[in-house]
Amino acid sequence: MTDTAYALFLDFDGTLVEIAPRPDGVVVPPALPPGLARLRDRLGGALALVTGRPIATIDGFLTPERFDVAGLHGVEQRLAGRVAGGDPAAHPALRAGVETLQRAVADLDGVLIEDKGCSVAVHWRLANDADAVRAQSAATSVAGILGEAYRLQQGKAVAEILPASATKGHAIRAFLRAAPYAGRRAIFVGDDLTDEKAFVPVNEDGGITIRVGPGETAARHRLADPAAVRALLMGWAEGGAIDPGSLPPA
Ligand SMILES: O=P(O)(O)OC[C@H]1O[C@H](O[C@H]2O[C@H](CO)[C@@H](O)[C@H](O)[C@H]2O)[C@H](O)[C@@H](O)[C@@H]1O
Repeated sequence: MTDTAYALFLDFDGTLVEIAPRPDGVVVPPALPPGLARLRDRLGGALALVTGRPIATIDGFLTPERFDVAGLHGVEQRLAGRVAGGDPAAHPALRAGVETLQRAVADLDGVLIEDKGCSVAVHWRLANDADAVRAQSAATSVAGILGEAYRLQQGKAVAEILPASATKGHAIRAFLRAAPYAGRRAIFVGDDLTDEKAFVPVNEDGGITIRVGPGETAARHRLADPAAVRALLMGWAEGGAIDPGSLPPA
C-alpha cells in the first residue's frame, strides 16, 4: 500500500555510500538502487536525492534507476523526469574561475579539481597538510574574486564554489511545493556541513532530520554510518514500519 505521510530526501556521499579516497571511487552496493526504487514506489514517488553531485553523476552511480534529484546542492533539479537549471553557459565567471583554480593547484600533489559545470570542488583528501592548506587558500581566493554571486561551501576534505542562491534547504522546500511531495512531512538524512544548513529549515517546517556519523548537529536524530542508513531504508523498502521519530536522538 502507498504510504503518503512522508517525503524522503537523501544525501548521497557519506549518507548512502561510504566516503572514498577519490570522488570517482565510491562503491554502490548492488542492492541499493533497486531498494531505493522499491521505497520510492512505496512512498508514491516521494523520494529524492539531494546532493552536491551533478544529476548525471548520480544517474551513473545508481544506474539503471533514475530518481528525482536536486544536484549541485540545488543548482539543478530533476522532478518527474523534467530537468531545470544546471547550464554551465549561464556561469561564464565561474568557468573562468575553474581555469584559474586548475592553474593554482597544478603542482600540488593529491589535490583534485572536480569540475561540475556550474560548480567546482577542490579536494585535498589525498594531499599532505601543507598542500591541503594551499588548496583551501586557492579555493577561498577564487571564490573571493567571483564575488557575491557565488559562495564557498566547505565539506569533508573539500571546498566547493557554487552559485550563492543554491542550498539544499531551498531545494527541499521547492520539492515540497510540488506533487507528490506537497502536503507530506519531510525526512532528510545527511552527514555533512551542507546538510547541516538544510537540517535547520527542515526542522522549522516540522520535518524529521537525521545526521549520519559523529559531530555537532542541528539534526534531531542520528545514525552511525551509511550502512545503518541503508539497513533502515531497505527495511522500509520491504514494508517495515516507517517511524523515523523513534530513531535514536542526535
Ligand atoms: O552532498 P553529497 O552527496 O554528500 O556530496 C558532497 C560532495 O561529495 C563528494 O565528495 C566527498 O565524497 C568523496 C567520495 O567519497 C570524497 O573523496 C571527498 O573527500 C568528499 O568530500 C563529491 O566529490 C562532491 O562533488 C560532492 O559535492
